[in-house]
Amino acid sequence: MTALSVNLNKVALLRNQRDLPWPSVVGIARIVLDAGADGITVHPRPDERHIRRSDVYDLAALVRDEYPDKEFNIEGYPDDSFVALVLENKPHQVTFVPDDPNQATSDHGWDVKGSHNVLADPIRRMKEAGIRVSLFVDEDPNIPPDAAEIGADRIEIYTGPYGGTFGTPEGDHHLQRMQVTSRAASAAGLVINAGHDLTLENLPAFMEQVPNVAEVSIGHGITADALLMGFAEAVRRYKSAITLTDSK
Ligand SMILES: CC(=O)[C@@H](O)[C@H](O)COP(=O)(O)O
Ligand SMILES: NCC(=O)COP(=O)(O)O
Repeated sequence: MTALSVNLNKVALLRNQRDLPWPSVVGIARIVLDAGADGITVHPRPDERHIRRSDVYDLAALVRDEYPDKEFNIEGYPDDSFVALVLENKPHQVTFVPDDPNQATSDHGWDVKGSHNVLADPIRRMKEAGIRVSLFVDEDPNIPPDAAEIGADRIEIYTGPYGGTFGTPEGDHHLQRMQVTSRAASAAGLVINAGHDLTLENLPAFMEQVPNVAEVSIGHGITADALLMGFAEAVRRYKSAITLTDSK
């Protein structure tokens, strides 16, 4: 069964607009986990535009102390500061993303083979700490063998190109590319995650066409829907969309 990890970045983005503690990132985390989300994801960027380092400690404690059956996933670029933050908080999973500090959002995956000097030591340190490692990658079947070779446990397929072209011939092309990438990852012994710009509208076709997806992490789209229906109902709708169309 494909797990749903709710990304809380956009809750933090709204909170940061004023010197006030609401909306509460921990409070929304409780709501989404109580509603059936399998985990939470955060992406603490260096400029703390949304998720702050303090949020990471608060959410790690929440999952550890109150939701031992749920997962915590921290995303980010593996610089020394990020690696230290992750090791201090010991999430279930870390997802390394090749983002430049000034990027507006994540918009590409790793050139794994060309980033060995950046990735190898952080991956080793995560594994020594018992933290599962996922690498954010583009829809390219040539990448998974490199990810397996460098020691990753999982890849996360960057689904942004698909999300932005859903319902068009280009979107169908991206579905086919993600399908072959997923198959290549399974052949390389990797587990497959996916995320970026997934929505209630484009999730069913993705789930039907892309096999063996263990986890989808969703933030922007589910937060937009939550503004209309509330987070609890949004989580139920996304879980239903995942469950009804989980590829066989
Ligand atoms: C890695 C990825 O695709 C997203 O999880 C990322 O967290 C989005 O970052 P923003 O929320 O800053 O756009
Ligand atoms: N890894 C993807 C993620 O956590 C959320 O991406 P998005 O749904 O905010 O685009």
